[in-house]
Amino acid sequence: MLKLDNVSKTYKTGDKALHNVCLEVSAGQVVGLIGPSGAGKSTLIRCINRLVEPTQGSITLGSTDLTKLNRRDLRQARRRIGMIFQEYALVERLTVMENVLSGRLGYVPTWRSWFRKFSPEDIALAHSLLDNVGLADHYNKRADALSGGQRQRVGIARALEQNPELLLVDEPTASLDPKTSRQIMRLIRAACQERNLPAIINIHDVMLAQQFSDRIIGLRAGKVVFDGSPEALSDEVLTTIYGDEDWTQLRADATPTQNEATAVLDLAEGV
Ligand SMILES: Nc1ncnc2c1ncn2[C@@H]1O[C@H](COP(=O)(O)OP(=O)(O)OP(=O)(O)O)[C@@H](O)[C@H]1O
Repeated sequence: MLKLDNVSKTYKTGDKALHNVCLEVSAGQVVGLIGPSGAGKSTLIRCINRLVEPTQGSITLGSTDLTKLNRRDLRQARRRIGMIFQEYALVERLTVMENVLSGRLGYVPTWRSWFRKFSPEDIALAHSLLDNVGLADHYNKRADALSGGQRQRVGIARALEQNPELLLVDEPTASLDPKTSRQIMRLIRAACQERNLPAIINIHDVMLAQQFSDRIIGLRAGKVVFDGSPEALSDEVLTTIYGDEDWTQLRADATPTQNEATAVLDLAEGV
């Protein structure tokens, strides 16, 4: 379980990005983190793995208070946290398989990681994860030969190769077309359900968040202003989080017809 207790962050510039955030995420729960630009979503995700240092509060994963760890112990703890990024963060010149195996680097001794020597178990796991994300036949391709959707699938497999206790996902679909976005969200959700893995997904697209999350947390100006089920995300609640918008129209715009979805997919595949 992940627990944030009274977490605040003020940047050196004086920007108060988070104010006394308290929340718990239980095993297997997929949390969609939504809110307007500048609400503090990335800061919250980055405070959890301490890419950003929180100014105040505690963040506990299992029985470990992540905020109290020294550099060496933090490196160990980060193995337990899988990250999936908007821009995939793959090593372009390496193969798909090598990128997935890099998820194990935190586990292998330094000399083995220099020579990229992985155990047969690590390699078997990578093959099975690539199979799960639909890339079994692409394991030997270079990462730079893949489409955006395929890259994100590699990103998911790499995070799962870590065998993490928590997934942190930062705008996983921001660079993808609507149909691929749904496929990626479906994969992340299935991976969490199969492994009873909790996840926090920073996501701009409210409708996608609603469709694929068990729970929604709404941030506004660094404060949690909504924490509830996707079904409870009414127009009133959305207005509290984002301010005034025509939510009925936005929902209609966000649901592409089958033809639109097919056209987008065709475009993406160069048909
Ligand atoms: N490195 C930084 N230094 C100073 N201020 C920062 C830094 N990173 C973020 N901020 C500020 O903290 C606040 C929250 O930013 P954050 O990026 O966490 O929001 P966000 O909800 O992820 O936004 P977006 O959806 O646009 O990515 C903003 O006011 C932002 O300007």
